[in-house]
Amino acid sequence: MSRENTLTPHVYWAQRHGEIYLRVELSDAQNLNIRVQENTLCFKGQGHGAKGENEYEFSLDFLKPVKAEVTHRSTQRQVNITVKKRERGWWDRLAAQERKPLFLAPDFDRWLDESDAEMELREKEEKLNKILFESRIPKDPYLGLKKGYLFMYNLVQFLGFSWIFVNMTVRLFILGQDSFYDTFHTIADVMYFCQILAVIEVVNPALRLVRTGVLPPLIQVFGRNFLLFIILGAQEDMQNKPVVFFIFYLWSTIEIFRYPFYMLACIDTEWKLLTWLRYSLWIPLYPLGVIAEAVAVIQSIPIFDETKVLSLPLPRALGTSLSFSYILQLYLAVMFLGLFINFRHLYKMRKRRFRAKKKKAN
Ligand SMILES: CCCCCCCCCCCCC[C@@H](O)CC(=O)SCCNC(=O)CCNC(=O)[C@H](O)C(C)(C)COP(=O)(O)OP(=O)(O)OC[C@H]1O[C@@H](n2cnc3c(N)ncnc32)[C@H](O)[C@@H]1OP(=O)(O)O
Repeated sequence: MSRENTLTPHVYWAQRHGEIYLRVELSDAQNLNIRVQENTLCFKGQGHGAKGENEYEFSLDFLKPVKAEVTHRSTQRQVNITVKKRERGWWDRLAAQERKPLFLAPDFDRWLDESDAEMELREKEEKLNKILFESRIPKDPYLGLKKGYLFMYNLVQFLGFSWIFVNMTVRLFILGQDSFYDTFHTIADVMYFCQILAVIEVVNPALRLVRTGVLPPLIQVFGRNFLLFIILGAQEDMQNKPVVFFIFYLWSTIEIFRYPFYMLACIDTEWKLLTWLRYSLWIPLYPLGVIAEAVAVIQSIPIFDETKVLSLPLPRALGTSLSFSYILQLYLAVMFLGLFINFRHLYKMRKRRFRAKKKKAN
């Protein structure tokens, strides 16, 4: 307790199950002498307190036994003291005497009631367990290499699709509707390059380089490449149709957001707007893309019938050949099945992404 004729600083306190925190209001404290003797904390020190620059002291008999070792840290504004309780538990008050010493007050910055303190303790334990658990999972020695490879792949695709998108947009502004008719001749080489490279997107999940299934990218890559190489590539008459413009424009619109999103993921970075665009733009674009592709397939059916390109030779008894247009009619039905599978997949990915973000925010 404070003795008469000595200056006493203001002292604020709070407790946890295992320790007592004291905050002594003394700035620029020097010559500190802080110890616990016979369950009494004795404090002496010089500094700037309630009565200006002076020597201040106080002593405090604790309600229950504490350990003899005291830790303290002085900052420019105060001295922080931590005393360990001998037995874990919650104290009704700090001082042995029933009447609270005048210089003592609760530290509301650190104050917790018993149940909050238990919650804090549990959270700390959970965090510690998580760190222990994570430290036991062996780190992947090739992680850097994998991320570097994925980053480069996504960068190349981003550059390719950006070129396509910008080129088509500029041509649309300059030539207007005329640009619809020669999209294929100006864009196809780069589109071939990007779509051949996109086969890697089926390989990546198969090698567990990315966290997704093989089927959705397989449907995506097969669907696009079937259209690009067979329906457009094998039939010159299809190449100057305006539908090619819409297909290429829809493909490149999603990709100029999807690949930068992956690039950022490779360097553990996220831009909220980009994430939102990657997981939202497909909602209108995917069905539009499938409709445009279906229009191209339908337009190509009479051309394949007429030119007999890719028709299957049949034994003489069954006729001369089987037109590729039958395969295309079957493919039209499969396309909508593909749309259903990938639409459901993308919906799940969107939900997973935004649910994970909501959890993080809470
Ligand atoms: C067996 C043969 C069947 C043949 C059936 C034929 C049916 C044909 C139907 C064809 C329909 C195609 C229509 C299509 O061409 C139309 C269009 O494209 S229109 C334009 C709009 N399109 C889109 O919006 C689709 C764009 N494409 C995609 O989104 C993907 O290709 C898709 C496979 C559909 C989904 O991607 P994914 O499964 O990978 O989902 P996420 O993006 O959420 O990624 C999951 C996690 O993996 C990480 N990841 C994935 N790829 C990469 C990468 N390259 N680099 C780095 N990381 C990657 C990603 O970050 C996620 O990780 P985390 O969960 O930790 O964040």
